[in-house]
Amino acid sequence: MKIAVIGTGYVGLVSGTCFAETGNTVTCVDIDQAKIERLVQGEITIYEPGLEKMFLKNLRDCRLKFTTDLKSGIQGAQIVFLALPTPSGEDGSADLKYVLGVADQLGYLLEDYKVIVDKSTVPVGTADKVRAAIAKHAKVEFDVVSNPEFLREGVAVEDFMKPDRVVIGASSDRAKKVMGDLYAPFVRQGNPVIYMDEKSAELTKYAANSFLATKISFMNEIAQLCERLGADVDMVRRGIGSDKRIGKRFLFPGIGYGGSCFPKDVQALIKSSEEVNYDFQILKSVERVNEIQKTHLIPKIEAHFNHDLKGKHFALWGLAFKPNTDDIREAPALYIIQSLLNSGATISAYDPEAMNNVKVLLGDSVKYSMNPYETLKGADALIIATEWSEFRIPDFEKIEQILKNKVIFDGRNLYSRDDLKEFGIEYYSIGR
Ligand SMILES: NC(=O)C1=CN([C@@H]2O[C@H](COP(=O)(O)OP(=O)(O)OC[C@H]3O[C@@H](n4cnc5c(N)ncnc54)[C@H](O)[C@@H]3O)[C@@H](O)[C@H]2O)C=CC1
Ligand SMILES: O=C(O)[C@H]1O[C@H](OP(=O)(O)OP(=O)(O)OC[C@H]2O[C@@H](n3ccc(=O)[nH]c3=O)[C@H](O)[C@@H]2O)[C@H](O)[C@@H](O)[C@@H]1O
Repeated sequence: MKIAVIGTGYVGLVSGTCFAETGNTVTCVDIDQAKIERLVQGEITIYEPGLEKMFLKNLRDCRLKFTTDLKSGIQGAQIVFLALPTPSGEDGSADLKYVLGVADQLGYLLEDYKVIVDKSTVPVGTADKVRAAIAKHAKVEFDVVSNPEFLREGVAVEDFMKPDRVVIGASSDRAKKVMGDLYAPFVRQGNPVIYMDEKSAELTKYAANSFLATKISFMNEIAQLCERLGADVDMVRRGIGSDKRIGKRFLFPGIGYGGSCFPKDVQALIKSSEEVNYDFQILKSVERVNEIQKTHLIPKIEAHFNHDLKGKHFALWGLAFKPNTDDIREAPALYIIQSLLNSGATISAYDPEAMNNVKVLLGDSVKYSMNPYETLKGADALIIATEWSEFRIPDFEKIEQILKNKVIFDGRNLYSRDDLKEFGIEYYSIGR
């Protein structure tokens, strides 16, 4: 099939590459000229395990193309995916200007029947708005489908190639058939393609992200309780996770959920609810709990240093909002950095992939190190904000030798308290 993907960010580039991998010819379109130039030259623009190899192979085989020109990009395509940003607007609702802007242009450009697919996360009713925007100028038939994306950054290729399910919100049989054919290779293991109406598909995406965010905030509150009652959240997590109705996954307490989606999608669903006069109480609490959790390590650090952080120097391991990505959008590490800098402390940070992005954002207000141990020189404490694998079994002797003060504040519960006691390192973690 011939496919166009409009918006070549995390979702657009991963979807485009994976669709090319199954034999389709894909043109990815973006307004960012520099990004498209890099991609045309074979330079990958995001860090995502497994993506570069697949991208280079499909680029070489001419199944994957890139352009900034929307008109030529959609030429001959049967399906046009919209993988455009839907950031939070000023009032927290999803800003549809990118999606509707492109829909408007498509109205002028369509020359033959196409299926236009909302891949972006969009509020209920957006498919109707996209349809109306295109219809204003379109002279040919077209269908609009909602096909939300559930991939996770860091495992995006794996999630896309083997999705737990594919949700297709469509009212036209013609569009359903086209979408079913496209996704057939991705659901060979028997995972379902679930067809539904467009509105249900749109809400499914928000419900999924909001439910997962709720699980995290719930566990973060259990962790708060554990700290006050002397229980161990790791034990409680294992104890409840073995119940199949609860499940083992997504029960890890920490320093709050971050990333480009949970925070904005929780906010957008609260806002959508308000618009239909519904007060989504659980979600409001989920958001409040997360706000507190993002800087949960700070009071522990302050108490340890007698509430005087001025002149203190901290080593920080991990900047990305989670491991295996260079994405720092809403990363808890950024909130920790801001709070420490405000208190007059200084920071040396290390992250395997995300340092360049932080440099662009924060410049020289933080010192960047080439390896984790370099951050420790002269540091009053080590703080861990992201659970990269390489931090899981570090050389504790080396840490103990280099750190000025032998103390670790761990926002991801990576280590055993007993092990650290043996090395003479004081250890603070979450809910233990
Ligand atoms: N990042 C993720 O893991 C996931 C994101 N989503 C949703 O997918 C959507 C896209 O998210 P990301 O890929 O993360 O965003 P992104 O910001 O990484 O990429 C969006 C791209 O669209 C481009 N763009 C903006 N206006 C354009 C226009 N008029 N024409 C062509 N290109 C244009 C931007 O230059 C950028 O490259 C959002 O709605 C998000 O909520 C859904 C599932 C997972
Ligand atoms: O809509 C989206 O963009 C995507 O949002 C999330 O994916 P992602 O943000 O890439 O990452 P997650 O693995 O879900 O982690 C999100 C945040 O929750 C935190 N988290 C996750 C799991 C957990 O047990 N505890 C926890 O604190 C992570 O550290 C991270 O900050 C969803 O998992 C994807 O299904 C969805 O497609």
